[in-house]
Amino acid sequence: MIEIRNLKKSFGSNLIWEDISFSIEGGETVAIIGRSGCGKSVLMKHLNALMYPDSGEVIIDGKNIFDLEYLELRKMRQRFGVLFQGSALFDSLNTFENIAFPLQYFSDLDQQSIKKKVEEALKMVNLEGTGDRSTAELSGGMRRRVALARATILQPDFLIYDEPTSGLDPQTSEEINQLIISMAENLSITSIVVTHDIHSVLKIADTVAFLEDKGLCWYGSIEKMQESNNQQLLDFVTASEYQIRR
Ligand SMILES: Nc1ncnc2c1ncn2[C@@H]1O[C@H](COP(=O)(O)OP(=O)(O)OP(=O)(O)O)[C@@H](O)[C@H]1O
Repeated sequence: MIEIRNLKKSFGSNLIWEDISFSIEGGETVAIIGRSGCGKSVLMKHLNALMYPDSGEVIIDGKNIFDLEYLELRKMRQRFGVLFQGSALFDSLNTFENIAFPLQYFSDLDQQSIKKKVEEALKMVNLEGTGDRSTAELSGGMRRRVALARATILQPDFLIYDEPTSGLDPQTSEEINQLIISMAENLSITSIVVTHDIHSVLKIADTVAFLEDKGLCWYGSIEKMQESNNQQLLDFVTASEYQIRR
């Protein structure tokens, strides 16, 4: 479980949010939504202490991560996988090497065990037999799947997705949505998804956190979101070309 308590963040005179509090339960998929510049990516970077707040806490397993010492912090960060926007693959490495990369650096597995794990990961993202392909020649959807295999190879407890469907066609987006759902179910991963894609939110999220007006404007289950009368939430969702079912 991740508890976000009274987070306040500004950059100089630019106040991003005043006071954000909500909890992310173990195994849950939470979508963080809101207009450009509301601080979704900044919030994401607070969850594994890549950024520090002006005040407030992020509690994981009873400890405020902003109080952790270097080694504890390193250990905590290893519990997070991140699917970066645009996949962030190393194009000088092939598909197998990209997925194996975290294992080479952060585990003491022998080469045979690494090979087995990477093959399992490729299977999980429906890319069996593509290990020797150059990532530069893969389609956008395939690159996203390789990135997902790499982000989960160390079996993280938490997986942060930064715009996982951006730039993909609807069918490929749907494949990625299905993979996010199966990752959460099969690997018991707690997922935090930053996205503008309301269709994706409706498919994958258990809970939605909507940032607006320098704070958390609305928070609740996906079912409650579809019945909400919160005008700002309605405006945001409607502008996203989706009419909330009534
Ligand atoms: N390192 C930084 N230094 C100064 N300002 C920053 C820094 N990082 C982010 N900001 C500012 O914080 C605000 C929120 O940025 P953030 O990237 O979190 O928005 P976002 O909601 O993720 O936007 P988008 O949907 O466009 O990706 C912006 O005004 C941005 O300029």
